[in-house]
Amino acid sequence: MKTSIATVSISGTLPEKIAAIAAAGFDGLELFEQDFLTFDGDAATVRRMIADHGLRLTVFQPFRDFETLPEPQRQAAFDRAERKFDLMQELDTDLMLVCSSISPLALGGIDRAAADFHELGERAARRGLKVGYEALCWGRHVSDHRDAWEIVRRADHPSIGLVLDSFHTLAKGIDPQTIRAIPKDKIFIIQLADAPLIHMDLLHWSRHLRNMPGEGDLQVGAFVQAVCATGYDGYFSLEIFNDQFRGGSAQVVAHDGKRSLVQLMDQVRRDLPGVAVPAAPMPDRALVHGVEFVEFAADETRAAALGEALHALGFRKSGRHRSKSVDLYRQGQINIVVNTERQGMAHSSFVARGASAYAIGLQVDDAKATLERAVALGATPFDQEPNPGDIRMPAIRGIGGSVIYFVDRSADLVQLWEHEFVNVEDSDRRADGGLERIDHVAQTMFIDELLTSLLFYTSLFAVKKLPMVDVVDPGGLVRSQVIENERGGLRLTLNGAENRRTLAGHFLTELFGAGIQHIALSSSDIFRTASALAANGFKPLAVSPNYYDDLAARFALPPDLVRRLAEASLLYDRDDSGEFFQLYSRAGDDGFFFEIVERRGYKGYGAANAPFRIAAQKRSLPPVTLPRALTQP
Ligand SMILES: O=C(O)c1ccc(O)c(O)c1
Ligand SMILES: [Mg+2]
Repeated sequence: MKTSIATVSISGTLPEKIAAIAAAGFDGLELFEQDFLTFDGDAATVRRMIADHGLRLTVFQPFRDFETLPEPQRQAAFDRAERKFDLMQELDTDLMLVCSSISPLALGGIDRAAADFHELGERAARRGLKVGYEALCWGRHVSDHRDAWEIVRRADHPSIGLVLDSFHTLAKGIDPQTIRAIPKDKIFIIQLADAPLIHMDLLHWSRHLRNMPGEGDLQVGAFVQAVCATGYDGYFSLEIFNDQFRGGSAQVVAHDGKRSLVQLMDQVRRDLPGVAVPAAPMPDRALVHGVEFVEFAADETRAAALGEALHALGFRKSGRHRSKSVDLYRQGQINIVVNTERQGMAHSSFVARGASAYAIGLQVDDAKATLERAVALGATPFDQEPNPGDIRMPAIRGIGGSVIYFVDRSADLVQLWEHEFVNVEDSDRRADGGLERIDHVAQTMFIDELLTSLLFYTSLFAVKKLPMVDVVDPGGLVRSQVIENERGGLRLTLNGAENRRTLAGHFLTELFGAGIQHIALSSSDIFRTASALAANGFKPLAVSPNYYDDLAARFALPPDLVRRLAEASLLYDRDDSGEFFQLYSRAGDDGFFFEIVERRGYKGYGAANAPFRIAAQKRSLPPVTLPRALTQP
């Protein structure tokens, strides 16, 4: 697959954009004229810069308001085109993108447009150049690729072809299957973009909210399938107008772009057996069966505090690593690892960010294949030299400097715990809490990291994303995005904080960046769990009595149930899928906490309860921390 990306997709100056595009592994770039006009250097310099980075200049764009003008504007448009052809030759690109006119002067008329393009084709051909016509979905007379194709067909000139842009086709609800009727040599370049499904003005939607394929809700896969069915083997070029990306990290956005194309082509290759899709085969998205472990990095003091919290939750310290300062806590099928090593990744993480859940182990069918796919998608492998006799678990770097391990049933991994840990007898005899599994893991990040994380997980794992929801924190909004698989083996909530005054923002400040803010553990009898934990000294999060009054009103619950919920500080939710019960720990001064859930058929995450829980957790934060955290900008 030949990949390209428009400079408009990336933040920074032109040299910064070009460097980021090259570093992410693209083959080419589309130069947005604005990026050239604002650059303090001539065309030869830009040409050299692009070539020095091993890139091709795939497109020069956009050339606007060209077709169906009356005289004298028509002649002026041709003169303008000739000047830009001069520039294209200096820049060393052969393709100009002409987008459909929005000029109030444009007369319209398919044959008039075709005649204009025929003449433009003649002029381009004299210089060995080509012109691609793109229907902007808000174009004045042409806003549908089928009309643009009819104009190109009637222009009947080898130097005149089409530019197809997934956004314009899909945002307008045009069936992408209509592309199959276009001959491949008339498609000069394919532009790809996704977008969230929001009903709004097309131009505004396109210019501000496009995102990488897979990050939005448009059927970009179906669009690419139709393109591939024509036999098209040219560039797939990203053109992403996005306010956040314009202000984001050029490297991250470019890297995400490449990842989105690799993932998209892999998906199309799988969906289209028999059609030549320009993508190298790689292992399929991994189905995660469960979270094998969560590992905390800590020092002795923080490890003792964590041990106390785990004991109160009914965990037992059941193992000690044979050669490392690492403890294993267990309950039901839950493994919590506490790492107090003075070297290695856990220690680096602790020094840089304090105590945190810095690593997670996921159960997959084939750990090596999962690593292989991750690397094909541009993930960074994590390979720390194991101690002699220890297992080398396939792993990658995750979001915010974390580590994700892959565990399968292969011979070397199946005995992970037995092999590396010796059983210990825990002197703390507190009661089991009836906790069974890790229900979900919640990661907190800044809002502009949300799409990157979403793409990271959805490209690597077989998961679906739920609609994004807004969670109201007294200090601001938090955008919450769930990704999960059908069987519940992987459930992640990704929470993007808009500012630092939210509980999520406080966590980000304390941890110096994104990370796991809470872990939800499942019980099949949360009332029993709540009383066992109370006896263990667990301090639940105190919920406002107002909440329980409202609960009684909202769900018409029997008074006795409301009383029991209030006594145990449980939160409750109900929908068509079933009933949900939640019990929260208080947040530590870093903002980390545990959640306990019981699902009675319920499929959601209790989003309706989040504002109550967050308000209560903020009240429970240590008073010294509170004012400082809440006054930070
Ligand atoms: O928003 C625009 O003007 C614009 C310009 C060029 C494109 O290729 C496009 O898709 C949109
Ligand atoms: Mg476009």
